[in-house]
Amino acid sequence: MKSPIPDYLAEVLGASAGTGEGAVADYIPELAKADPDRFGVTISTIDGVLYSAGDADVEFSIQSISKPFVYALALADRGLDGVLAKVGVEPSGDAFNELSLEPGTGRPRNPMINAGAIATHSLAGAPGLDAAERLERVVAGLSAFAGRRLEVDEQVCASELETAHRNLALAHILRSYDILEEDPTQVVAGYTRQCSLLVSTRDLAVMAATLANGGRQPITGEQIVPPRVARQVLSVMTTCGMYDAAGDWVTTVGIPAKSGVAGGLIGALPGQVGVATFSPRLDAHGNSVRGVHLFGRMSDDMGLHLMDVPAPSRSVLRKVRRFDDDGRSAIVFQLQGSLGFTTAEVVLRAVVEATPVTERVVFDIERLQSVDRVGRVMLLEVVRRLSLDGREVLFLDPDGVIPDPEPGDGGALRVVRSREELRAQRGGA
Ligand SMILES: NC(=O)CC[C@H](N)C(=O)O
Repeated sequence: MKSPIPDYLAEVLGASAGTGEGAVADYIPELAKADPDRFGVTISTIDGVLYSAGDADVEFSIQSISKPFVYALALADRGLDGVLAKVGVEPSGDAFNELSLEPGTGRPRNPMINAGAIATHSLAGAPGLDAAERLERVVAGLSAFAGRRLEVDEQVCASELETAHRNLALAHILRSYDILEEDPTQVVAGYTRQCSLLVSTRDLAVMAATLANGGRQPITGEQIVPPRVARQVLSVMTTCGMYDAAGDWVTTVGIPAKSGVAGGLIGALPGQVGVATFSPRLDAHGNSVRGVHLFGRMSDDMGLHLMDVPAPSRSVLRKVRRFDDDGRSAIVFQLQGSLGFTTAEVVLRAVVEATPVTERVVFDIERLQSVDRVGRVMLLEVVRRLSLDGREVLFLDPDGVIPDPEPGDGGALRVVRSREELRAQRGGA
């Protein structure tokens, strides 16, 4: 059977294609030559399966979509505080090429606007690199996100550099505040090459999926940046990725995103997918008109809005079973899915309601797929309190989903690895 997803993508592409509004960017002369009718889309799952339609393989310059990825590299190389000292995280509400500095410190408001991205470029790699080494860190880093070596479009790069008066002005002001500590001309040259890297929607979808996947590249399996960095980048994309249209975007589409003036647009939905579209005609904010339209449609159809979260808690308790174990009352809580704060709270509540009368409490955690830090702490605290109340507590945990369970002061827990062992325990008790 052929997957219906590409057919769906082809259909939504067709439905958004009619939007002939907007204009190709021309402040970079070379971009004005782009074919305005190109239109493509790719979705990448976080396990690296790609679905595409239209001009998904056509290459174009990455432009501002490079910003979140270089921000990720800077965070990985200099640490959160090192980057925050130079670039803020507040939406500016201004256009991408505005100065938008914090009064007093001269810190650019965020890394998604040009001023912030120019400063961020200078923070990639170790301190003290020369311009060429820094650029190599950026190109190699972005290539690692894409899973292939990316090349610069020399014509786009030269064309932008010839007319980069505004970015040069921004860089000189940043230098005057010591936000930039290097030669502003060289930093703008490096930033412009970064923006001129050629990508397709396939590259961008995988790059976005890497962010959505906690920094791990879905196809190569390489951990490109730590999960905490990916979280930081997605957060800033959510509030600042669409410039002065960020509020409109987050309320209607609700996917952390970033646009570029060559017509690319990415969305990265944490834990779910990376999406990329390409269509060069832009709206007044510099965002792709058909891309924005297509993302709106996909978000609605596929329920991708960040705030549309199904309650995870409902299904955590698969079964609660009481039985009489040779005159001793017992209860089994069979858990499934993932254990985090909200799901552990459901378990905790059920235990509080159910256990006062039972002598033995079994947590069958065989079907738990993941347990985060707080889920573990909460479940082990339940164990501790139950044992302090005189209950005998057991985990049925064949696969060790909770490694080294230690219920803490006064708690006692027995872990069994199979149902047979559990039955034997019952018989022997
Ligand atoms: N919004 C964008 O894509 C802008 C990137 C472009 N290279 C610039 O600095 O003007």
